[in-house]
Amino acid sequence: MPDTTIEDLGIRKIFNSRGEETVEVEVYLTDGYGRAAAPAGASRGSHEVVYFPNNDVDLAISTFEKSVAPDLMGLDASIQGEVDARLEEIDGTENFSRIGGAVAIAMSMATARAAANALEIPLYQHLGGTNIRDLPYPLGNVIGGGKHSRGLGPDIQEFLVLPYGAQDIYSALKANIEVHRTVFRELVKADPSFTGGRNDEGAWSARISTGTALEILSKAVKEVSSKMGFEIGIGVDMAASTLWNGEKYVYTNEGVSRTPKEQLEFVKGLIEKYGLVYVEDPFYEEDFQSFAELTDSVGDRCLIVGDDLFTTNPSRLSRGIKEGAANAIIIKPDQIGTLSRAWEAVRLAVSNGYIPVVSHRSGDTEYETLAHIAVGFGAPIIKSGVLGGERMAKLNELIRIQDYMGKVARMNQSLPQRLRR
Ligand SMILES: O=C(O)[C@@H](CO)OP(=O)(O)O
Ligand SMILES: [Mg+2]
Repeated sequence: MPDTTIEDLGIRKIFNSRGEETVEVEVYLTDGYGRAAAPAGASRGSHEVVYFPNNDVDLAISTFEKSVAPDLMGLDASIQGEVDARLEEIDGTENFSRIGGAVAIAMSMATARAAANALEIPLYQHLGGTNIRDLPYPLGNVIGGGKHSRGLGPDIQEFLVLPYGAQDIYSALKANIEVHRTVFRELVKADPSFTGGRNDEGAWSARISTGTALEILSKAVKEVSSKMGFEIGIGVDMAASTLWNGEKYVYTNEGVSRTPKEQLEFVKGLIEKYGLVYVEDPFYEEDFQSFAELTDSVGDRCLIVGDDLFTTNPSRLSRGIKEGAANAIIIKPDQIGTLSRAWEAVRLAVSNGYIPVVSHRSGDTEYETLAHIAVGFGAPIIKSGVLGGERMAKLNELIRIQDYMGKVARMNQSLPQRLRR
């Protein structure tokens, strides 16, 4: 057996896909090595862990070198829970505000990577076991708006595609890319000033309304779906905390404001009119009540997904489950700081019939780690864009994982089962 004792640790400052500073951690084992880096969000939930103490990357790095790393030496990297628990202990706060959540998640992921390398198994297998054979459906951002487009595009942050009828990962990815391409052709017609610009996540950035975005996306999906021969659904991430002003949801582009009641009717109307199968954060991050009302009325035909609402936090998810607030949860390991906590959220979600959606951040890294996390955690959906180097790193890794699995590989059937009901 290889020796997976942590012998040495390193940390450095690198840049994420948005050009922001982030941290990369290196883990040296007696018989192995692993490395990982932390992504960052633009529309962050207020219950996420603190990225860097005092917002200071350099302070996070010196804290790691002085008071985190020495305490981790000698631990066994193959026992993920122990390393993660030690990180929490060293930090001593609820939200990693002392050592920084970005450092914690980079350390946590690098540990898993190092152990998998030492054991000579793929990371997804180290995380999920040898019986893993299900691949997640890729959920991709096609048209961007909201905070991701400086408020100049549609008010809704993301218009998404989900090819839930695909039989293999390659066709699923191909479908998303075809939809992205088809939408480009339509945007050129709809917005004469459209330059072909894309936002941080590779989604098209055009000055169009929410209605136009949904019309264009629906049309493109219909076309690609009949060409590819399987079902493709559409959805949105409303990131409604960014629309909420304390009283109403403000749609700047549309020039209207909506009360929570009006917001509920508006979202229901969109689900009805466009047959949306996925709606993320339709209300601001404290409004469990409206989430519950929406889930109650359309949860049988649409995934109602909490991102800022839950922030991958098991105790916020527990509350959501009690109140019937959603039927799916975004899992962003960086929101909660360790793989163990993210895994706890996944288990809680699955045992209560919630679909876990493993997700990237708008400022991501060139690492492919997220693909292994999604597969290892058995998530039916991975949200990682459609195009862009840092997105492709994860999506292409799914193709490799499918190849590695060989004949037993299959798409996670719990998703189409749920959506075809
Ligand atoms: O809101 C979201 O779901 C994400 C990713 O798409 O955006 P950000 O990383 O900016 O929080
Ligand atoms: Mg979101």
